[in-house]
Parts: sequence; structure tokens; C-alpha cells
Amino acid sequence: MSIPSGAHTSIILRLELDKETASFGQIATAVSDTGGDIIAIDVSRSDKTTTVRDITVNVYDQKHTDLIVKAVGAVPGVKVIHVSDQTFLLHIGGKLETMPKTPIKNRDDLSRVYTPGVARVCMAIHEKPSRAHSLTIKRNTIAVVSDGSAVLGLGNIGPEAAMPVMEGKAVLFKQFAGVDAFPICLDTQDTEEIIAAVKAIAPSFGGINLEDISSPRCFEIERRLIEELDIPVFHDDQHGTAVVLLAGLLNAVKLVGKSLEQCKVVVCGIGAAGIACSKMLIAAGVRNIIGVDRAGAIVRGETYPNEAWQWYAEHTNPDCLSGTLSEVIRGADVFIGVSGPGVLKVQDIQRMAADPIVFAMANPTPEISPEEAEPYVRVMATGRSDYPNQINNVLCFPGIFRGVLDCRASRVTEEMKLAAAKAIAAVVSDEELSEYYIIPSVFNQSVVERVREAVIEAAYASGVARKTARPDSAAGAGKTVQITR
Ligand SMILES: NC(=O)c1ccc[n+]([C@@H]2O[C@H](COP(=O)([O-])OP(=O)(O)OC[C@H]3O[C@@H](n4cnc5c(N)ncnc54)[C@H](O)[C@@H]3O)[C@@H](O)[C@H]2O)c1
Ligand SMILES: O=C(O)C[C@H](O)C(=O)O
Ligand SMILES: [Mg+2]
Repeated sequence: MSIPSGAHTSIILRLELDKETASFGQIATAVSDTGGDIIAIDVSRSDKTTTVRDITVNVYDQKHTDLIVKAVGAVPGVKVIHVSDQTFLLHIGGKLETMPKTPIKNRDDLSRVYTPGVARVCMAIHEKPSRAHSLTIKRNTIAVVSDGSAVLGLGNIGPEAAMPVMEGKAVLFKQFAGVDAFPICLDTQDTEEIIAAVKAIAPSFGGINLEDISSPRCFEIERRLIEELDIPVFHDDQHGTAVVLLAGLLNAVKLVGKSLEQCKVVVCGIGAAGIACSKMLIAAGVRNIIGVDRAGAIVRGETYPNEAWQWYAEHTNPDCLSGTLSEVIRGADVFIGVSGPGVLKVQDIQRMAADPIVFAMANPTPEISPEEAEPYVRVMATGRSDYPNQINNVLCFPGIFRGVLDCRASRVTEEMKLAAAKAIAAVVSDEELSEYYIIPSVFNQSVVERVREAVIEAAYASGVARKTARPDSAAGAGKTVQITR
């Protein structure tokens, strides 16, 4: 077994070695024979007869871990005492904490932070509720809300299991854009209850990022919340994904010398992400989009179980192609996967037009692995951070919310999303553009600032920015400055 470049975690094996019988060479061979990669060795204890060593090994998945543990445990004189997974270690106790901005060192401080001083601030807000923006965390805080119904491509795993993703999104908001974000996982999947819960918590927040809520409920939930709240509500899996996808595709078609108007685009997975990506591509000029879900292509004239698909059938697939993914992909220039693991086969790519562009964006396991697709594609992208060309909404949501919070936008308009997509695409210069670099890295610190500036510009142009004094540029386009607020 060889370990693919998609190795995504490392384990620490704590081993007790009998000095007489155990040989480290045999342990190293056992690990490498199973495709593992030893990256560190530490001696944690040693006496006359035994040594305890911690060896850190890059692994692919749990099956691979089990294989290595078995192989190492079979080496004479070796006892596996403990196995710890670095990713799990990082999650112990969660990934976030609350940090006060002001220390309380004496009675005076206490009386300002808390009673009685705080009461005057409460009354000031009571008299003029908009003061909450300047006198509370609302100004810089958003809620990351999920019901756990479509967590990555893992499906309906429930609110507790969704927390690590939502905590992760909150970490990214803070680290990349200085936005404070709270993960909120709701124990209901009822549309009306979710709407009511989000409305009830909204006073504390300057914006709502909806996350991993399955379609079609997500459309109604977002529409109603946008209508009924005066703060921006943004379903990341729809619009964050669509923005980044368009950014990547603008650069990919430039690279292969095609235009969006002439491309045949197949979108697989007509859920939250698939529908929003398709709408954004249509707005950007794509004419020939064919949507495919589990039952095949979505075609005009059919009756579908929800309004979103009915709309989709009427606005896509101009040639009324029907059939499976393998059938409708013939001659396609672009494949966009926002469905689930392993949906796309090499034979499907071989049916595509010259210079195929494949964006296999399902997380954590894409529609096809880059290793498999590589020999047949011209441009390959996934949603993951461990391959080149990461098309992931993390390139969008921090900058979008930085922008809307800074100009106090009441909503996120189509113009703002389009501006964000163009800003992300423009980070990659013509000289830099290549098959392996169609989209900037998540760590390119100019991304957030460029998205923020584009979003603010478009918010004023769309008339949704409520801050009368236009915010200054925090860092300036192209600068690599970490934004902290
Ligand atoms: N890279 C990114 O930034 C990004 C962003 C959002 C979503 N995604 C990924 O896209 C996928 C969908 O997310 P979503 O929020 O739209 O979920 P969703 O539940 O709203 O929609 C998923 C859709 O895919 C369809 N589907 C599932 N398996 C399929 C298959 N084998 N063939 C055809 N269709 C299939 C489902 O029927 C559903 O309509 C997930 O894997 C998610 O991780 C990636
Ligand atoms: O969470 C991610 O990495 C991207 C996206 O929001 C997803 O649901 O897959
Ligand atoms: Mg998501």
C-alpha cells in the first residue's frame, strides 16, 4: 500500500521497546511497509531494560492507522502503549475560548464593566437601539448557525457532530479577518423553528452565516431571514461556494483559452451549493449548464419535488439532455462537483472536450481524487487544503463578512458577490496563472483585504451600506498584512 499525497493527519505511537530484543530498524520497516511516513522520533523514558519512544507518523485514515499499529505491534520486543491522533488532540476541549477585552483589576474597573456603570450603557442603547453597534460586540460579531443536516459531504450527522466544523469556521473568521464568530448548532431541523431561533438570537450579532443546512430548506430559511432581519444573512454553502467557484473558473477558462459563454458546464449535486453555483455562473454569462443529481440530469418538462429544482429545470439544460452523469458529460468543458465522494470516473473525464476543467469540490472526499484524474485533466481543483487549487468558501466568507461589518451593510447583494469573485480571481496575475495556480491560497493575506474592499465598494454602489463615513482601507490591496481588530 502506498500512502497518497492526501495524507491528512498524523498519529503518535507511544512504544515500549525491550532493549534486548527490539530493533528500531524493524519498527521503521514495519511502518514504511504499510505506507506510513515517520516524521519524528522522541525518547520519553529509558531505564536498564526498556525504552519508551514516541514516534509520529503521517497517515491517510483510520484504516491506515490500524494497519500500522498492527504491524508495529507485531515487531518482537515492541509493545504499543498508546496511539494518539494529532487532529483529535487539537480538538480536546474545542477550538475556541472567550477572551475579555478589558481586565478587571479593581473596584473601579468592576463598577464600569459591570454594575452600576453598565446600567447607563444599557439605558443608552434602550433609548437608541442602533447604539448596540458601537457599544456591544454586535459590531464585530457574527453567528455561524447550523442544524447539522448537510455537514460537509458527511450528510445529516446532527448538531453536536456539526460543532467541530462550525468551531473551525469561527477560527477562520477570526484568524483571517478579525471577525468574532460564535458556533451555534441548533437541535431542530424544522424550517420555522430555525427561522424563529435565529431571529431570537439576532440582537447580539452583526451578521448571520448559515452553514451546512441541507437543501431545499436552506433556501426558505435564508430568504425569510434576509427579509425579516436587518443584518446580513449569508448561506455560506450557497454563496461563499459560488463566489469562489466563479473566481476559479474565470481563471481556468482564461488559462485554457475558452470563454464562459462557449463552455458546456456539468454541475453534479443540485443542492445548496450546486444551485447557487449554477445561478452565479448564469449571471456571469454561462449559457449551457446541465445539472445532475442522484436520479440523473434535471430536464425541462419534468415535475420535481421542490421549487428550487423546478426553477433549475426551466433555466438550465438548453438542449434538454437527459440521462446519467456519464451520458450528459460527453463534450463538456467543465465539471463541477458539489455532491459526494467518488461520483466522477476517469471514463467520464475521457468523454469531456479537450482541456477538461474538473472542480471536484465535495468535502472531505472529492468526486474524484486528483491522483486518479491528473493524467486526463488540464485543470484540477478540489475543496481541500492538501492539494493545489483549493476551491473552498474559506476564500470568501472571511472577507465578505469583514466588508459587510465594516460598512454596516444591511444585506449581501448579487453585485457584492460578483465583485468578491472578481477580486479573488484578480489576486492571481496573468504571469502567475498556471494549471496548478488558478486560485490564490487561503494563506495569501491579500485575499481578505481585496474581497473586503470590493464588497464595500459594491455595497455603497448597491445602496445597502449604512455607515455614512466610508471605512478606510485597512491594509491596502495586495499588501500582506495580518488584519487584527
Ligand atoms: N469546496 C467548497 O467550498 C464546498 C462548499 C459547499 C459545499 N461543498 C461540498 O458540496 C457537497 C454538497 O454540499 P451542499 O451544502 O450543497 O449539500 P446539500 O445536501 O444541499 O446538496 C447535496 C446534493 O448532492 C446530491 N448528491 C449526493 N450524492 C450524489 C451523487 N452520488 N450523485 C449525484 N448527486 C448527489 C444530493 O442529492 C443533493 O441534492 C458536500 O460534499 C460539501 O462538502 C464544498
Ligand atoms: O467546510 C468546508 O470546508 C467547505 C464547505 O462549507 C463544505 O460544507 O464543504
Ligand atoms: Mg459548509
